[in-house]
Amino acid sequence: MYIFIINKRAGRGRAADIFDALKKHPLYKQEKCRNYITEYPGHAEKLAEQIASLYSEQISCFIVVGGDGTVHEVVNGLKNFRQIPITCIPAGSGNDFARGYGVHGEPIEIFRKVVNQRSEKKYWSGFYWTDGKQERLKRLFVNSISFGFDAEVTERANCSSYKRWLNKWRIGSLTYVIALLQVVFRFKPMTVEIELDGDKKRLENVLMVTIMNHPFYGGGMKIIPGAQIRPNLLPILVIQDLARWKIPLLFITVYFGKHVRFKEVKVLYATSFSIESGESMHVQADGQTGKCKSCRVKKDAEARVVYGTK
Ligand SMILES: Nc1ncnc2c1ncn2[C@@H]1O[C@H](COP(=O)(O)OP(=O)(O)OP(=O)(O)O)[C@@H](O)[C@H]1O
Repeated sequence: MYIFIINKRAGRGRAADIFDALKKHPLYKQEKCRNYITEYPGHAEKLAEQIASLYSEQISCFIVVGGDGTVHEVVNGLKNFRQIPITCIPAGSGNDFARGYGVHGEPIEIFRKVVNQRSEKKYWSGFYWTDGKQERLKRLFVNSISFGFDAEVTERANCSSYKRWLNKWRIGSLTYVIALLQVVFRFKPMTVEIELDGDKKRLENVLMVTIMNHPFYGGGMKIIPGAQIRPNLLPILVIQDLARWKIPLLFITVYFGKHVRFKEVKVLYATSFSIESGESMHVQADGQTGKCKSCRVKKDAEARVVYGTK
């Protein structure tokens, strides 16, 4: 049985159009499919957990029709059901999950690949838990988690009115660029203490700290070009002591993966990571934003599976 989770709001209605076309296709009618439409933020997570609890043995794949936010919710709903594969028919504004794990093509082609089980890829989620919460309350991220400037930019982009218009014109990736220009002059650099595999460092004048499961971020920027889909190891990007006027310049080079040549940019690797600050930090995980004063991050050692990859 194939479970479709559809966020009709994703991509300013693009997900709804995609699903309406898909469900009329003979392949959809021929296979055993059930579809669930999300009704509010957080609903996809509850749906995924409830459906998996009831039918785990019968489910061949969860298929998200939406963007990265909906994928994030579904994967968290499936936290205790790692054996159930997922995929995404990209219909959001950023779609970094699909880009990062190689899910490409027309919606029906993706579904056909899933049904024929022609291609699959292993992936290893990151785990995070904030502000001293117990580890059992950890959450998963599939793309990235970050602290500071880019999390604030993501929050600004998510709340913006221009996001829907840019999505409508199919240039949703520009949302992040505009939000960046809005945040650049008012951002306050952070002082943080980070710990990598037990090694503590105090860092001042930090712009951002970003951890990736694959290279893609913010609608296709290669923020850690060398980030590989693999277990145990977290690639961590730290930007420190960067003059404000250099920020837009650095972000232009991110599209080509050349920002890592800036002396203010460092890429570190660890199996476990924590960050703490005296002040509240902006945080984003797969585009879902919030604030925290501390956070612990680990990489899963056991694989999950994405279907429909190239
Ligand atoms: N019915 C709904 N009404 C309002 N918000 C919803 C609804 N269903 C889901 N959401 C929320 O919409 C948010 C955005 O969804 P999603 O990320 O899938 O699309 P997007 O923002 O267009 O794409 P991207 O994340 O790729 O930019 C999610 O955080 C989700 O919680």
